[in-house]
Amino acid sequence: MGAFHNSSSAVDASDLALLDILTAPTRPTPRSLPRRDAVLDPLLIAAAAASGPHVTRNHYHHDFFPGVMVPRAESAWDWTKWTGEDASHKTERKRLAYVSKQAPRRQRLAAANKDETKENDVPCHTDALTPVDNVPHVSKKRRASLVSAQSTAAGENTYSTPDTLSSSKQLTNVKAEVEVKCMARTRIPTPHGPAFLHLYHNNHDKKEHLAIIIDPAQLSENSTPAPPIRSHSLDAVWDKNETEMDRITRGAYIGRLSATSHHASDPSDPARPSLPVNANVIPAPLIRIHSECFTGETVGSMRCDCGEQLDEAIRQIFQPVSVPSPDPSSKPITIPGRGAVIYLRQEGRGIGLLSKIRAYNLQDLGHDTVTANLMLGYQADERGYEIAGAILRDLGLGSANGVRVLTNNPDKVEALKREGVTVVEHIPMIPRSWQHRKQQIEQKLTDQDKDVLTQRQKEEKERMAGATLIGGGAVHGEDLDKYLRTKVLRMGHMLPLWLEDTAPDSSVY
Ligand SMILES: Nc1nc2c(ncn2[C@@H]2O[C@H](COP(=O)(O)OP(=O)(O)OP(=O)(O)O)[C@@H](O)[C@H]2O)c(=O)[nH]1
Repeated sequence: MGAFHNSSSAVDASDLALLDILTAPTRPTPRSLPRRDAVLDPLLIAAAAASGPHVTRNHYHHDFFPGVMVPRAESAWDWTKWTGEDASHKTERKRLAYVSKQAPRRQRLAAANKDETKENDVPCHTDALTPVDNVPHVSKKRRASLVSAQSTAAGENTYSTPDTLSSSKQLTNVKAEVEVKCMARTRIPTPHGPAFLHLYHNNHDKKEHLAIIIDPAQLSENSTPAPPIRSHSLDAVWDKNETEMDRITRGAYIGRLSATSHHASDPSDPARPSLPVNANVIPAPLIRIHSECFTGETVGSMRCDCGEQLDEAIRQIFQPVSVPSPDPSSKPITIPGRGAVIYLRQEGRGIGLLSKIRAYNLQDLGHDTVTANLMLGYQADERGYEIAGAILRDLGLGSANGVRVLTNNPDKVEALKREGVTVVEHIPMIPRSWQHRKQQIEQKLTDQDKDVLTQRQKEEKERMAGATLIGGGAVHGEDLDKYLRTKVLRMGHMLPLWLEDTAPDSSVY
């Protein structure tokens, strides 16, 4: 618009009057608009177009008057009469038309109708990022909660009142029932023992969730002291033309694969355990529902104890279990530990890695993990456990004898129960550094010897302090204490506080 004013000699009164209408904060009602005789008057058309509520400022960024800014186009408006420019140069003038970078509306609507968009679900940009791409994302859920909070304040009946929304399951009822399928399984030797990694697909998100099955007795084809933990969807027949080799390649085999041993599982003749004991005396499988933490598990971050928890869960599930012998006069029988870690790809309590990284910067500014999430427009915890429930069902876990769950998080226990999982016991996960502090205090009370370390502490100290990868030692430090303190004090985690200042001598770890 500046061009019009700079060339006031070429602007007549009607142009200025229309410009006033177009640029006024509230639209004035002109008493008398000077007569305009142009055949195609862009200003008049703009004024008419601007009068509807459907017109937004974005419309002015689009070249919606074809030819207006292109001097040589047919019916082109001769802009030179305003600018005073020499018309002979007009072919050199740079075209200023705005080229829309938006995808067609059909595609944008389809994208908007997709499932809740988390930052790590956002499709890759093929164009250079614009400044807008850097603006922290506000989740739809959060927007919905803001809207409902506003409506409630206005006295309206909304769907999110406690009476009508008692569980996330009601929300998910509008979605299709969660279905999972184990796509492949393989043996993974870990520092704690051999595990079976199962990779799952599902109909709710595009993530590949995992189950780490610990059931080493399955490596033997002959006897399993407890019912084997196997995926029904993996062992199912997928295609009548599937060969034995196909089944084995996707992991539907029994025993241990080797060059000389390969037996595809047969759903019509499932492996039957030859139990040495009454099945009722075998403790329920030990499970953990673990959420992905790239920083804690891969980088070895000491801001959280996620890597350590994953390691500790696998270690604990591997622990052999002692069960009474069928012969009362005999000693108890020891059977291998069994259970599963369901590894959910919901990084950063479901907000995604990008937002978690931003949250860490807010935490460095002095905010705790809950506040940092809220400042970014998220809830303290954005995770769901419907997929975990479906995976457990596929593995036959949590129905008959139930499961024992390794967690401090009361939300997880409740969510599993809502999924129909029978939780017979909840086992807390005390951070290793806190266990050490507790031991130091207790040992100090008994023998006053600060240097006394248990065998396990000695072993862990020999490994690199803070290493959080599987088989690593204890993670510890000021950042970790802040993280854990917030979990206990603000998120209700069922964990006694053993903070640095409660330890008599924190130099040991
Ligand atoms: N938003 C946010 N997420 C974090 C932060 N630190 C770790 N996380 C995430 O927190 C999640 C931890 O989840 P889990 O390992 O399932 O454990 P939990 O929910 O804390 O509960 P427990 O079962 O008691 O361990 C992971 O997804 C981590 O990526 C943080 O500072 N901010």
